[in-house]
Amino acid sequence: MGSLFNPSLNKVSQSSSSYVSNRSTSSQSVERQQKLTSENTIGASPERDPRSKPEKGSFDIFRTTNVGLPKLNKPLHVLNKEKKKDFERFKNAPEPQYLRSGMVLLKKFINTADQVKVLNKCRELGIGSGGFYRPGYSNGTKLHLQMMCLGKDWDPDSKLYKDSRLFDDVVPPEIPGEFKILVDGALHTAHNFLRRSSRSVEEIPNMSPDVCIVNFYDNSGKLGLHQDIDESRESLAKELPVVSFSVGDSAEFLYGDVRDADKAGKVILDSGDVLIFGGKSRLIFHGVASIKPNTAPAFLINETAVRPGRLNLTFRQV
Ligand SMILES: O=C(O)CCC(=O)C(=O)O
Ligand SMILES: [Fe+2]
Repeated sequence: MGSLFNPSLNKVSQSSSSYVSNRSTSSQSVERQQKLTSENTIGASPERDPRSKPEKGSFDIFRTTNVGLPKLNKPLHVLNKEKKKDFERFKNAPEPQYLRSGMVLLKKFINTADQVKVLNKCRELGIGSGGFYRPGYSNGTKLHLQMMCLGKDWDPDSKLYKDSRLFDDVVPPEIPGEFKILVDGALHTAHNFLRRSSRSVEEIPNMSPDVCIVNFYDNSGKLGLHQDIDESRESLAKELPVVSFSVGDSAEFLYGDVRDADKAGKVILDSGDVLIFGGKSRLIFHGVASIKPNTAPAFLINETAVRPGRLNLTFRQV
């Protein structure tokens, strides 16, 4: 089992990644890919934990005490000024960034009000039945994040999508309609951008999400380089995109053709950003190297009780 950037994992990735760069989209190739990466673990802790089951009790992404909070005793007029600046910042979203074929970053796509809504909704669902838990593997290693699935469950150990969770048989909550509208809008914006820059909209196929994996990283959270490869053969063959929302503290996100952090591209994902990777980038290795403390916009801290850390939602059509 490897921790983030464990060099021993690179050996596995060399074989699978050289395949990635030459991959075709036939079902056979997807099957082979799934075999090649079946040993993947994503950022599991190297320390062994004797429990194979997820930790009990739901996790609240809102703080219950003020411990660890950045100081908020700013005067009201300063808070209002910051809020106004935040709104200005998000009013004129910058031009999307083209990272590579099939991979587009929509900076500041989710406006401030919607970020607050996403946080509140994830908090509500996260403390309920089917909410956040700390996932791990049957050998006892744990991921450095809290996770909740919407639509269907995805289990990192068995790597299977199921209607209910393996460890408690709970059926995950539905994906909220407002989230699906944002995903639609993000794909639409990415397609318009591709068109405007004389590229083919086919670089990013359309999709309608039936699963959303929600991760919450505290300031020491991370996720090792991995591929999202557990979706159906059909979904992978069509190279349907993963659409990823970031809310809260910023993250250092790595991506590339091999599972090697030194060879990976790096991009900062800030609160409100939407990253899309599909088409030729559908099987990229990607992960979260670190979370940058105290980088969440002031309005999130002022308008919600969110803990220090980062919320990430990845939408997929599995
Ligand atoms: O947190 C992120 O930005 C990435 C999450 C991810 O790769 C995943 O959940 O599969
Ligand atoms: Fe992923």
